[in-house]
Amino acid sequence: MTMRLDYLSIFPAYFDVLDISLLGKAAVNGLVEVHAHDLRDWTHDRHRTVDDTPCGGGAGMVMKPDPWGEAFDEIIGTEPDSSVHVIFPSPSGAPFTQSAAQELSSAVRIVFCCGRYEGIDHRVIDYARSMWTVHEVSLGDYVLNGGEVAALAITEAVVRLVPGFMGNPESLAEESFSAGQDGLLEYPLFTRPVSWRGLDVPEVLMSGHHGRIAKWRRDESVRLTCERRPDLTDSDFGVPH
Ligand SMILES: NC(=O)c1ccno1
Repeated sequence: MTMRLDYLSIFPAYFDVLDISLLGKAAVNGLVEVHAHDLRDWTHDRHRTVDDTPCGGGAGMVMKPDPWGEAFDEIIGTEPDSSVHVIFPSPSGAPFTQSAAQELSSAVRIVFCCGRYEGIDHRVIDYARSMWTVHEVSLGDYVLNGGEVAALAITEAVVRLVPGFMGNPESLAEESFSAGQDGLLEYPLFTRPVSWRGLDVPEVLMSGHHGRIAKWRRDESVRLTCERRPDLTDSDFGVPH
């Protein structure tokens, strides 16, 4: 199954980077198909206008609905289809999580709508909801200049989970937030040399004792999660001794 990814933006060149590295390899291997579109291609005036002043007043400009609607008609179609996932990155969206990435990794089509200015006329989102499966998501509590960088981050989080993408799928099992880690943060990692600038690899990791190594790693994951992400812990994890 090939996952088709579409990006609607007034800066489609942001997505040229998807030809690089693993994502480029995934495209070559037919795992994903990437299409970036310039929203201005669906304007009809000399200035290729995509924005206008906000109704009700206020600072800045709002993206007009017409170009989005015409782009949807051409790129996605005019028939409802819940298998199409339409993502609007936005500071006012729901937190984007690893579980959301996991769910999206089985999608056949994902369309990213990258807003600029103060945002997109809300009727565009309402229309999309009437037609497809819509996700308004945020990467975190901060504001970017547009949705493009968030779309790239979400793309990477999703595509790396597509079956066949990662050379060694087992490496996914022990990452932060993975089910294999009970949703905990990943433990600290070390490699050779054993001693580096007066800093040594923890002895337990060199012991060859798999049980002790597993316990150390679990304890470290619980410790880090309790310290940095108490919101992810619950009474089951407890406080490591
Ligand atoms: N926080 C975000 O995900 C975001 C998307 C666009 N601007 O901010």
